[in-house]
Amino acid sequence: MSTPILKVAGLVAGYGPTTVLNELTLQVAAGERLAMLGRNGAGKSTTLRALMGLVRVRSGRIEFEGEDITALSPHQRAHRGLGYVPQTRDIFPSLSVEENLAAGMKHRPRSAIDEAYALFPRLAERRRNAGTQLSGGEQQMLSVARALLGQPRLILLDEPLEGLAPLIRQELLRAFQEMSRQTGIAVVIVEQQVDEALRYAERAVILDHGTVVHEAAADALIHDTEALDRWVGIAVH
Ligand SMILES: Nc1ncnc2c1ncn2[C@@H]1O[C@H](COP(=O)(O)OP(=O)(O)OP(=O)(O)O)[C@@H](O)[C@H]1O
Repeated sequence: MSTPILKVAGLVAGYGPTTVLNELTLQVAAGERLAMLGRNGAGKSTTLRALMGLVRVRSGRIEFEGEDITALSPHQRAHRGLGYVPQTRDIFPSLSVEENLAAGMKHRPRSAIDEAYALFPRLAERRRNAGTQLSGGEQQMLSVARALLGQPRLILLDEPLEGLAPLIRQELLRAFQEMSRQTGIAVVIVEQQVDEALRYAERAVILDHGTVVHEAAADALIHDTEALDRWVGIAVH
């Protein structure tokens, strides 16, 4: 692997007395697209939350661009260049698309919003619509576009395709591909849509009981029905 942007070693984390992540170890290379797969409850969302500092880490170490960030706050991690789009879609429902984007701008020039519109043309068409008036797919686009305005070098996407119709999923994936091409940003994508995630990603890790149990190139895993059956419980077609 080329230089890792993220190095996670022996991460143990959970909620109250429950341990969810069990010595989780993984690395993400700069600019890499990594799919994170696994059954319901395997610990995928908890991993992303722990990386963002939203779940307390009991032991282990998270290194981002060579710096130990294990003890940093979510805000400090975002400032260092970690972006996160939670499953809940992180937008202000009462604000318009454009106001939502402006709120994610920090000190970026106005042209940054136009870059977001270039990536997601549908958002440009909806720029005056309130968050509540957007479809699920449009809300997801807005959520990702907002996170990108912070200029992260690694973005964590938690089930971005969840609940979306196939055509909208394709549109979103095309935008993600364009995002990867234009920005060279590293991406960790957690998905139940295994087939689509593996077509987008270069490499995949499979989690089970809060630890990485399998790792493979995405184009090899997509044909490895035995591993997918065993660890994810879904056969892709
Ligand atoms: N806030 C919470 N408090 C207590 N337990 C939680 C909390 N969030 C998740 N868990 C538990 O942690 C375990 C891992 O959940 P997590 O959401 O990380 O799994 P996942 O792999 O993302 O699954 P899914 O695909 O269903 O989202 C599950 O047993 C879940 O019930």
